Amino acid sequence: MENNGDKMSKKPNILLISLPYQGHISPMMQFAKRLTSKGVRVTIITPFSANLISDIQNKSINIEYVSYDHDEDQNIITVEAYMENIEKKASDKLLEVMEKQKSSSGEPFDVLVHDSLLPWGVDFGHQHGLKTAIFFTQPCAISAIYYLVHQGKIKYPVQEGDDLSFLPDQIPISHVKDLPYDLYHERYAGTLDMLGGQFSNVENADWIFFNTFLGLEDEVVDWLSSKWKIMTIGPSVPSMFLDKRLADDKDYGLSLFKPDGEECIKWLDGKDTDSVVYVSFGSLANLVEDHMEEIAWGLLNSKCSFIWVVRDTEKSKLSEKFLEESADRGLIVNWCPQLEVLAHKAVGSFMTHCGWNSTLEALCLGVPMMVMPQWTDQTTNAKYIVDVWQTGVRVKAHDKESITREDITKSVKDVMEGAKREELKANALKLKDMALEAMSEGGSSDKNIDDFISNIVTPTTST
Ligand SMILES: O=c1ccn([C@@H]2O[C@H](COP(=O)(O)OP(=O)(O)O[C@H]3O[C@H](CO)[C@@H](O)[C@H](O)[C@H]3O)[C@@H](O)[C@H]2O)c(=O)[nH]1
Repeated sequence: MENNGDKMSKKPNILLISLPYQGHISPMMQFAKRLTSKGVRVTIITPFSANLISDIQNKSINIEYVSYDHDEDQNIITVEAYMENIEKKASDKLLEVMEKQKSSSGEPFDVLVHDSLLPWGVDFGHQHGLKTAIFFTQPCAISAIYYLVHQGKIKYPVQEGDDLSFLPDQIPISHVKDLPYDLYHERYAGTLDMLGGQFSNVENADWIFFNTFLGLEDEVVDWLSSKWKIMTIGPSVPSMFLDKRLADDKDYGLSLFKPDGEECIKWLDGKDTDSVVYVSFGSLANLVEDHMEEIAWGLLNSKCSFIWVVRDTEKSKLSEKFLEESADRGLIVNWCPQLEVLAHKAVGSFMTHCGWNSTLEALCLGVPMMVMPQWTDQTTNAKYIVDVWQTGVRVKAHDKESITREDITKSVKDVMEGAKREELKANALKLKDMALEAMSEGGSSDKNIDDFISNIVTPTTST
């Protein structure tokens, strides 16, 4: 275990709070593990749901649960009401945890690290005598765009053909469909106040963390750094898939769904190297039946084997005919250990919705992608994957765009065989190296985490 403790007057004590989604809980959990590995005390507040699996509790992180019922959300109509509900639950829990700490005569917390979508965390922390750090779970490019929304520099919805000169030169987007989906799709107007709101108090935060790494989007990192002192601390993925400095760190430690782990790995063990397509659209997306059917037949027609994560609630969208015909070549699972699957030698490519965690995981493991973004940041992440990093091919632009089984089969072929695959794979391996470098000892992200820890409590000079 690394330890910065001897340089300091006391061990820092950090309180973290995440949003109730897998894509937000996972990177923050991983960040918490990095902090404890460097001798910091950590308590993380995270939502509890019936299926939650935890294997971290017995280790060095103290986990406090907020009781959270996703079904309850269904009855909340507006984004504002939804976020108010979360704020109420989260702030009550923060007060309870801080009170418990006080009454047990434990050392008080020094810093509150909170998800960027809980912007009230800055004032809340300061009011209670804590320093504060904002944790962004999406890349800098996305945040730069939402910051412009917050500043009122983007009129939305942006229409096809609109002038995009509001974007700084550092963001290589020239087409509306590559902007975050919420900007050009009216269904999500209103959500933008929430997304822009991430920046409502950013200048008052003591630290600003981004789950990204140097080498990926340096121009935008520089652009944001010219405004605030931001820190890149990613990729926040389990250490065994990256630098291997945290012992046995094979998963994030908190999962809202139970993975069919053994079944997936056993099935993959029986397949040839680079012969399997892994398909997943993350924890939130619901694909329409037509798209499911085209993906299904496109995969089948490609003649490749595949693992497809289809949540139990979505399985009725798959036809009996497809299930019968794919039985010897396809494995349909409710949830899988994604990192283990991506790291398996049999997996040759990843058909993804381009959620930021899935994107980072594929980059860390050097796996070429087929991009099928659905909404929010995914459309812009897809642009970076295909055109900037050139580690993937595009199947379609966003969830409303139609797809055909022929598109799917062609993408699978491009990414699984021939010169295109070689090119994508070589680029993916370069980024894998950069990710490793950032998180290795003395790498850019590792150093930023050390700097954060060293500046929490006033350092004492040891003689
Ligand atoms: O069978 C599965 C499928 C997924 N995962 C994991 O689930 C996470 C999914 O995260 P992500 O890829 O970021 O997708 P979402 O769950 O959709 O995340 C939401 O949050 C992200 C961070 O803000 C955004 O980038 C996304 O657009 C948003 O939909 C990843 O760590 C995966 O490894 C599994 O472990 N098993």
